[in-house]
Amino acid sequence: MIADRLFKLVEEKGHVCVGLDTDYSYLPKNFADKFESKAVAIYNFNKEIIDATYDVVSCYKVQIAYYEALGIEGMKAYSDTLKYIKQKGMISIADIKRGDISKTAEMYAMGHFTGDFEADFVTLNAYMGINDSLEPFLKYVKENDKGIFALVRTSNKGAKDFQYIRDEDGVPLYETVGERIQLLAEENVGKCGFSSIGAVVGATNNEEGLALRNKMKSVFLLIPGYGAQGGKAEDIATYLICGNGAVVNSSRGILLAYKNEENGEHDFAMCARREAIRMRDDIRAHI
Ligand SMILES: O=C(O)c1cc(=O)[nH]c(=O)n1[C@@H]1O[C@H](COP(=O)(O)O)[C@@H](O)[C@H]1O
Repeated sequence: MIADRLFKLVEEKGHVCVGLDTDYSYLPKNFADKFESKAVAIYNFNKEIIDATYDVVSCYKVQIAYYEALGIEGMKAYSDTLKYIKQKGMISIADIKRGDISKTAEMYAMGHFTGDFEADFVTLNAYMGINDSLEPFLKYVKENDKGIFALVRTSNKGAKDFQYIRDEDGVPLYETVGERIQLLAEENVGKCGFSSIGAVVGATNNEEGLALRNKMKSVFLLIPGYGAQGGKAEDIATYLICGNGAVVNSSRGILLAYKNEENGEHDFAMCARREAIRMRDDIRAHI
């Protein structure tokens, strides 16, 4: 089960998930200029980042928006990046945040769990309902060793707009979503005690973190918001169970680490590696 593989990788290499939100403007100019197109440069940048980090991180999250924005060539870079992650024996999370009626969701599931854009996990938005938005992906969880991360409480300030609306008993919407994800997760628990049905919970806004975790004990968490968005290792500790059960994403914090080092642009991949190790140890120190 993919949850067991992720659990083992977290145990061996730590909680860091490198976010490959690779904006062309992030590439050092001396590196970018070597390639014939933006998309080819981005793929080669990703390759260097993966080569420099795969022994100190547990997984990679590839944010599709950065590739879609470059059209067909960008999608080739996206596909090649996912294939390279697999070649390295690592786990990929396709950050696609899809959610639609079930017939359309079936096509999204096929599109992101098979073929050119095959990933190990996808991020999903359950707002259109569990049966519509999530169910078509669950067939792949059961039969093809895939996993999902459903948005529960996001890391951005705008999370307050809707996710914190309370019902008549005072329960915020995000907790209700979390409880539903827990029920699904319980049907797909691996040997490690966590499920391949996961949830996205932001590292910021975590004052209710413990209450939420207590309602989602079988759910593997994807925690964005560390680094550039201000999330701290002590916030993340709240979500760990016996030190595992979550991966923590940092995108800009790792990809742009070279900007914080003198002459870093000539050694951006090693700067990314140092930042990934620093982040890994920061999280471990707070367990
Ligand atoms: O699903 C996500 O990954 C996600 C959920 C969330 O609540 N907040 C959030 O920032 N993200 C993603 O996490 C990444 C954060 O990037 P950095 O802030 O640069 O580390 C981006 O790819 C976001 O799309």
